[in-house]
Amino acid sequence: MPTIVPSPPATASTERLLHDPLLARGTAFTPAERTALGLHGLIPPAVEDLQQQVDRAYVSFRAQNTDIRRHINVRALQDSNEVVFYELIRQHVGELLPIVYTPTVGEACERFSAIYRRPRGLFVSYLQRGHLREVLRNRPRRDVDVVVVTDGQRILGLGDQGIGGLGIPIGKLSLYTALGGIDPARTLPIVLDVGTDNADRLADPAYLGWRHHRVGGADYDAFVDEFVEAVRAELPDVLLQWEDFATEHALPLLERYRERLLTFNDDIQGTAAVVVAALTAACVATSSAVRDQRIVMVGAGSAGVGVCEQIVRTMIAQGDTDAQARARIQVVDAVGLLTDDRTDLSPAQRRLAQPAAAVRAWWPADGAPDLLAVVQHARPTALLGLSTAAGAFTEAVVRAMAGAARRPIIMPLSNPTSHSEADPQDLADWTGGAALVATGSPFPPMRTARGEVAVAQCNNIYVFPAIGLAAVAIGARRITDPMLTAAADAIARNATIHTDPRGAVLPALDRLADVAIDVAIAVATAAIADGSADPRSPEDIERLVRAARWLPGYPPLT
Ligand SMILES: O=C([O-])CC(=O)C(=O)O
Ligand SMILES: [Mg+2]
Repeated sequence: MPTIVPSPPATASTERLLHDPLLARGTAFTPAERTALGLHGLIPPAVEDLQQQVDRAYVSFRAQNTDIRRHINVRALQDSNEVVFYELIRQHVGELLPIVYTPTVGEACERFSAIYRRPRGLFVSYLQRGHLREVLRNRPRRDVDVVVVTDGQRILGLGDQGIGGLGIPIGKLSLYTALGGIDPARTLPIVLDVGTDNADRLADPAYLGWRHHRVGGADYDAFVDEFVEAVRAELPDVLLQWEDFATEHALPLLERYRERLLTFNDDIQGTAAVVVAALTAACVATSSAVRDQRIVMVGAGSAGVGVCEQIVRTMIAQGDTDAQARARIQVVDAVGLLTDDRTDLSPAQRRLAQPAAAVRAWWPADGAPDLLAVVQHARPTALLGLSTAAGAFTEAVVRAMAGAARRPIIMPLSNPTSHSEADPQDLADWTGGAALVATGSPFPPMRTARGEVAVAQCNNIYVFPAIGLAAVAIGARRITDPMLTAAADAIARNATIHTDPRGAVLPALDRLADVAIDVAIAVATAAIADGSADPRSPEDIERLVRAARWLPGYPPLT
C-alpha cells in the first residue's frame, strides 16, 4: 500500500495541473508528484506511463464509428492533454492525419458551432475593431512562434465557413507541432471574424460567429491592417501564416505584407512548393530537369499562378532566362489560352500570357484554342490542373499527350476528389501505365502491368511544418522565394520514387517528421544565403534545427 502523505490544499495552480492541456499529466503523475503537488484524490489512483495513456486514448479513438466523431474524440484529447495527443499522432500518423487534418477537418469547420466544446486560439472579431491590440494581448500565452490565421472565406474546397474556419488553423498548427516540432505552447490559431456570406451559417441559430454579411472593400483592408499592426507590436518575431483566404484577398495580402514581416501564404506558396517538388522528382525519375519540360497548366487562379511562378523560378535556377522559362509554360483557363491580347487578365495572369502573334500561327480557324488544341500544339511533357474542372483531362487530351512524351507527367491537383481533373487509374490506363501522377486529393494506387504504382498527394503539409521549424530554429526574418525553392528541392530529394520505381513522386506520409528536418535545414540554409537570417555554419544549422524540435514527453518536474 502506498503511504498517503498529507498534501497541501488544492490551489489555482493545482487546477492548472489538472486542466491546462499543456501541463496536465493525468494518470502519469507519479506518486511522489501527487504527494508534493497535492493531487491525491483528484485523479484516479492508477499510475500510468505515457505509453499506457496513449494505448488507452487509441482504444477510445478506435471505438468511434465516424470520422467526425474520431475528430471530436482526438480534439477533446488535445484539449485535455497535449502530450498524449501528440504521442498518439506520432505513433499512428497515417491514421490520424486525415482525422486531425484534411479531409475531416473540413467537416469539422462546417459543423464548428455544433461541435464546439472548449476555447482554443483567438477569435478576432470585426466588432472589436479599434481594439485589436488589446485582443492580441489577451492571448493565452505570451510567447508565440507561429500564428496561422484565416478569415474563413475559402476553407479547403468548401467555401465560406465564417468563424468555423478556425478549425483549419487549429489543424495546421497541430501539424506544425506533430511534424515540425514547434512547441504547442508557442502556437496560436486565429480566426478573423468579419462575418460570413454562407446562408446556412447565417440561418443557423447555433452559429457562434458574428451574424452579419462579410465586410469587404476598404473596411476589410483596414481591419486586416489593424490586425497585422497588432501582431507586429505584440509578437514582432512571430511567423504569420495566411490560410484559406479567398483568391481576391490571398495574393494582395501576401504582396502587401511579405516584405514587412515573417510571413507566407500556405495556399499559394506552400502548395506551389510541393507541386514543384513532385514535378522535380518526376523529372529526376525521367533523367531530365524541370527546365527540359514543356508545361501546360489548366487553371489560372491564385494557386495555378503561384505554381507557375514557382516553376519559372526553378527553371531560372536551372539556367533559364525569365523569358525562356515563361515560353515553356502555357496556361489555359475557362476562356482559353492566356495570350497577351486578352483584356480580362489580372496583372499576375498577364505575366504568364503568351504572345498572341505566335499563337495565331496554329490558332484553330473556328475559335479560341481549347485544351486539346493547346496540347496538340504545345506537346507538353507535363500537364498540371488547378482548375476545379472535374474530368478536364479527357482521354483525347491524355492520349495526345502520351504520343509526345515517353513518361508524361500528369497532375490533376484540384480538390476535393469530386473536382479532380482526372482519375489516376484512367491516366494509367490511357498511357499504358507510363504516366507519372500526382494529385491534390488522396487516391488509391494505380493498377498497371508493372504492378501497383503509388499516387503522390501534393498537399502543403510537406512544406509548412518545415518552414516553421527552419524559421524558429535560426530566427529567420523573412520567408523568401529561394527558401521555398530550397524546400521543394529537399522534398523532391526524399521522394519515394528514387528508391522504388513504383513509389510516389513525393516522400511517404509516415516519413514526414524526418523529412521535415531535411527540408528545414535546406530552408534555413537558403534563408542565411539570402540574408533573411544571421550567418551560421552548416553544422550549426543542423544542430539548431534538431534542437528546436519539441517532442512529446513528460520531463521531470522540478
Ligand atoms: O489544407 C489542405 O489540405 C491544403 C490546403 O491548404 C487547402 O486545400 O486549402
Ligand atoms: Mg489551405
